[in-house]
Amino acid sequence: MKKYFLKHKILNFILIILTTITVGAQTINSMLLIPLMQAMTDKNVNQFLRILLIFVVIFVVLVLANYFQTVVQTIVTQKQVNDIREDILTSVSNMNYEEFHSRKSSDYVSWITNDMSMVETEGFANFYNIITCIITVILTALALFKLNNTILIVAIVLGLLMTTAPRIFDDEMRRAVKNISQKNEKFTFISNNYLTGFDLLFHNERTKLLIEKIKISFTDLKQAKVKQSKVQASMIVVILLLNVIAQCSMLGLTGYYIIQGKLPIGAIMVSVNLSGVLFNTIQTMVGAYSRAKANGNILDKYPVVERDDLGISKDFDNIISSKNLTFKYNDKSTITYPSFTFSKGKKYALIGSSGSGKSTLFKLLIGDLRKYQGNLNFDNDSYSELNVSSLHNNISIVDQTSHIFSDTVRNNLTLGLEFTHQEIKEATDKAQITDYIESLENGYETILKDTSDLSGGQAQRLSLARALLFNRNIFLIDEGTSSLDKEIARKVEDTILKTKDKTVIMITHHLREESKKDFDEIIELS
Ligand SMILES: Nc1ncnc2c1ncn2[C@@H]1O[C@H](COP(=O)(O)OP(=O)(O)OP(=O)(O)O)[C@@H](O)[C@H]1O
Repeated sequence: MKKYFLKHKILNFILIILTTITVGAQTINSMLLIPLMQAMTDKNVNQFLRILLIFVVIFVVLVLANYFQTVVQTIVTQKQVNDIREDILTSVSNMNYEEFHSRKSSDYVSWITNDMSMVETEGFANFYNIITCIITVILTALALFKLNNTILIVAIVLGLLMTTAPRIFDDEMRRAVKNISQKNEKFTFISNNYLTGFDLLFHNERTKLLIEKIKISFTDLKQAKVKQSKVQASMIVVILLLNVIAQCSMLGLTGYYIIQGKLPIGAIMVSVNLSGVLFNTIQTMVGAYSRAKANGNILDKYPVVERDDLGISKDFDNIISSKNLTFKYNDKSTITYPSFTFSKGKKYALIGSSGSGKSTLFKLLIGDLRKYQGNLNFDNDSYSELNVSSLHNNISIVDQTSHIFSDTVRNNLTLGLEFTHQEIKEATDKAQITDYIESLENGYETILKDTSDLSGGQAQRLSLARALLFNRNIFLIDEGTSSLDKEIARKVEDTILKTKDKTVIMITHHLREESKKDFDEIIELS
């Protein structure tokens, strides 16, 4: 958290100044009670009105400072929370395929939503609460010092006792907060998983499963929150007890000095007021410190991932080849591949029964899976030594999942890169999707919601158009035309297979008899 606080040091400094003005105004008004009471005792109306006027002016300052303090605190908190979100997303965007998929994607959603609202309401809010408390304690202590030295010393001792005793709950609090974060992740995952399967449940008359499954995870979340609240409540009981003891001691001590004639009668009001403020503030501060600390630790769980630019970066010149290539998913049996060679500019069909390892080979070729055995070479370099970005820059892929972003058709095609309209249209022409796009209300600028806005075949043609637009040396296509009708599939495949200088590797279940002649080689996996 310190890093984010320092990044916005000017705004934070302004916030501290505004907090000091607010707290200072409150303390001065408390101190004004002594001359105010004295003026009343002396029946000095002019003096009374003068002090009352000062009281009102300071009160106006307090209200204004308080207003700006609230606004600045919101601005700086939002900036800091967004910085944390950006850092998390930077790490996520730097992850490789295996690292990203080692967690559920809903975990990432939970990090930047649930966790950030905890960091905002518990972490930063408590942190600023502590700053306000520290300023209050310092100014109140100064005021008490003005009243009487001994009273100040007693107040310091009691204050220290109040701040140290509740530390015994620190570890338990940290565990409770971590537990809430984990339960939040699980809740988001289960909700997402079952809600996205609504259609399946609906058509099987099983939508009740939504409640049954999701309820378990929000019941778990409730229990985690109750647990945290119990730890917090125990801590508050201890602090409250010490607070009562401290305020009674101050009352007794001030009363003793007044009886002794060492303090004026008005001092009792000031002492009660200031020690109330002091010890209540310490009570708030200790609770806030414990919660801020526990929430600050949430930040430790996010991995810091730097961009991996290691490995050889190159352009595809000649061949991809394999020898004795095998791959094993954790506890599954080993997938064994025949030796193969994909030469530049040639066209290959990869066929094989279900489960024979076609999609796994697709992931090996694009560099998603790195832990293979045997040889897999990109020209003369081993795949394991290659930089993944350079593979991405050489291979255009179309896989079985045609993800659609909630964005315009154009941005779904370009993924934010610059292409001329001519280039985009040529790609959509080749993928046989231009007519459909132009029939939409805003053509290429039409905003698609998600995959449900398109038919399976349309989504697939959009993916094909993107691959054609990106126009890399190799086309790697996994069942890329399976959702298209025969006529369109034939046209799209023809276009791809006729691109002379491109290497095409097409994984398919549906190799049509008449297409076989268009491939240089058909490789069968078993
Ligand atoms: N992520 C994974 N974790 C564990 N095992 C996996 C994973 N993905 C695939 N497998 C297993 O690896 C084997 C090959 O799967 P793969 O998806 O590569 O086959 P495929 O030939 O593409 O199948 P299909 O034609 O049905 O799509 C299968 O036994 C499958 O169960």
